[in-house]
Amino acid sequence: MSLSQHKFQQKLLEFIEVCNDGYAILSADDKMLGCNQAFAGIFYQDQRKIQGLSFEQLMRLSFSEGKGIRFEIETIDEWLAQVQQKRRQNPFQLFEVNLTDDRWFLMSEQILPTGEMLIQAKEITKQKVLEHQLHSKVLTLSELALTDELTKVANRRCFVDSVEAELARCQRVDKPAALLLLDLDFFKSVNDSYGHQAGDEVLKATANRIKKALREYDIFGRIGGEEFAVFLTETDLATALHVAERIRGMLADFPVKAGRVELCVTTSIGIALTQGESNFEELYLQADSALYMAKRNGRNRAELFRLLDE
Ligand SMILES: Nc1nc2c(ncn2[C@@H]2O[C@H](COP(=O)(O)OP(=O)(O)OP(=O)(O)O)[C@@H](O)[C@H]2O)c(=O)[nH]1
Repeated sequence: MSLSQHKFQQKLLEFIEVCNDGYAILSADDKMLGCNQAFAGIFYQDQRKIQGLSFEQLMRLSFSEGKGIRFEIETIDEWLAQVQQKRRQNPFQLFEVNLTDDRWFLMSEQILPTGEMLIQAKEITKQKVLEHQLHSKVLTLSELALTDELTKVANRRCFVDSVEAELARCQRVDKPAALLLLDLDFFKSVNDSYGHQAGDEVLKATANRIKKALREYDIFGRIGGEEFAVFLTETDLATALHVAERIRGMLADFPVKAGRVELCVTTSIGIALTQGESNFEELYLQADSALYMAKRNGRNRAELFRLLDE
């Protein structure tokens, strides 16, 4: 059995009156001609109370009572000025609205050639919550991809990417910078004597200590098992030597706690200073060769890479 067109329209109205989606019709001069209770419910109002209100009056009511749209702006005049610029620009518009009670609605505005507007509002709170959870998961994953799991400082990849960008900037503004490679001394014996877990504690404590010795804008990371690296941005030779000595002294002079034992773990440091257009790979090789010298010359010391003719 099919319905006559008239009956169908009547049924449609019955459904609209009881459904969860909000419907409203505005006149060409933006006055509320009518709406269902679901639409009025967005503003915590009775549908009869908002009948005849203009769009602007409804928004002012919502703002003053703090019910309905989450405006996130100081004054309603400011909000209305922004919105009126965009309203009625296209025969069809779709946008998302966040409410003060944390619900989300997907709203559509359909304008007839007569200027009358049908607003349809569909609740999408569940989808928005899922979207938010997904977004946080993506953020956590990208953080995990950039952070060393044990020490929570930048991992090698993150360190190298950050340094490459900062090195290019230092070169653009013609400022020197220094790369420090740090390798803990005889770390194998820590693991062998006290266990891998104690070794892990030493690595964590060491990372914390080095971080505290640096400026906020220096770049620090764990680039290997017991190897750390520091990029001192806009730093000259004297400062680089001073910072390296400070880190070395801090580690050598103060034992770190590893479970129930306190261990004094020293570090050897290789330093390379940027020269002209040196790229990261060159800088790294130079710091690495200085580190090799520091190990060879007795450990617990910092060595500066120097070209043979220097
Ligand atoms: N506990 C722990 N140990 C690590 C980790 N990564 C690397 N190591 C250990 O670090 C030690 C490095 O040893 P070596 O490369 O021989 O160097 P070293 O004993 O520090 O000696 P030098 O560098 O020559 O002073 C090895 O025993 C690795 O197992 C880690 O994440 N945790």
